[in-house]
Amino acid sequence: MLRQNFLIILVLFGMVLSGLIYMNNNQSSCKQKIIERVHIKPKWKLKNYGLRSSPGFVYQQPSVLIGRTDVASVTSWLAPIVWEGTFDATLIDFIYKKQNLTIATTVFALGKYTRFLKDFLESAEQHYFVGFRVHYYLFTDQPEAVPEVKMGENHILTIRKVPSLNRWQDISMGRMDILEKLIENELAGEADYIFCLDVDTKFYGRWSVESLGRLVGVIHPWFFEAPRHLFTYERRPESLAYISEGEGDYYFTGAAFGGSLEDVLHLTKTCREQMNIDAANSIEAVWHEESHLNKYFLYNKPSKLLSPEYLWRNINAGASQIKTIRFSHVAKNNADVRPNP
Ligand SMILES: CC(=O)N[C@H]1[C@@H](OP(=O)(O)OP(=O)(O)OC[C@H]2O[C@@H](n3ccc(=O)[nH]c3=O)[C@H](O)[C@@H]2O)O[C@H](CO)[C@H](O)[C@@H]1O
Ligand SMILES: [Mn+2]
Repeated sequence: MLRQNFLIILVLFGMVLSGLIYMNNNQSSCKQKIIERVHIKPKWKLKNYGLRSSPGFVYQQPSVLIGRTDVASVTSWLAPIVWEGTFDATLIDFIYKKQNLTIATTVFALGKYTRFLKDFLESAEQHYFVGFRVHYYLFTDQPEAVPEVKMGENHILTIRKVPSLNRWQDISMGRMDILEKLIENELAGEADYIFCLDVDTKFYGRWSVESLGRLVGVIHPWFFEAPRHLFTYERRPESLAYISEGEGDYYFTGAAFGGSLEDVLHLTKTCREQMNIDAANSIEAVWHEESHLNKYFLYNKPSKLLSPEYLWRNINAGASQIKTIRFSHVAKNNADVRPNP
């Protein structure tokens, strides 16, 4: 009898104990889930350094009253539009120097476009993020044709071989896929921001930390004065790049864009997916990835816009609003350099 009671007590005790252990395990797995959600962020997340200055650092007093009056320097969603005269280079350099940033920069030179590399790289070394860390990723089908260009301090160049393609449109659009993979597989912890630039271009003036932002678009040099219905958006509803006549903010160039790794990853992934769906439906947007980029920027507003100073059409062309040309397309004969019409 006594033994029986003892056994019953023992069994009951065991049940209570295993119940307690179960609850405890369950609680700790709940806790773990919550911790994961809070602390494990995407590995490309932009670090938030704040815009810090220091006591005793002297620069010109910014004005509440004086600024550019001939151009808009802010969008209707309150993103800055960067023009000469809207920032203080001394101050902004000082702020960003503290952040120890790396700017990944991609450029593609396939087929005859390798001829643009010398001017592009040499002029970039004079004007592009001078004094900041830059890592160029150059994609080419002919690594042997890449000219020797002396890199400035903390600027490095990595050359990647990619297969050549028969259509210039495929080369241009294919950049989105390559950029997506580069960011996803290689740039986490390696860079803070990325810019993606056309190679048939040259730098003539400063392009530096004033251009940094979460998501950055450059206003196309041919359309900054045009009403939205004249923008060369894709107008066929069959394409995923379609934008109706009554919509649109600005017309952005496909020749330069950038931002944080996270935002540019999302941009490139979205454009790549949309282009694949278009291709499966046998349609190619009128201005290729530039059309998809414009669609993306319409519904994912850029946090900073660069004026056409950051991609001008031709160094010899002028416009009263353009006080300085920083980066410009070079004249090229498409029939001479492209693999197809
Ligand atoms: C001013 C502007 O907005 N330019 C855009 C425009 O024409 P573009 O005439 O500027 O296009 P493009 O001929 O410069 O091609 C775009 C880029 O693809 C690369 N490439 C192209 C062909 C080739 O054989 N080898 C090669 O490497 C190269 O990096 C070049 O800069 O439309 C293109 C897509 O329709 C892109 O959106 C361009 O950025
Ligand atoms: Mn170009």
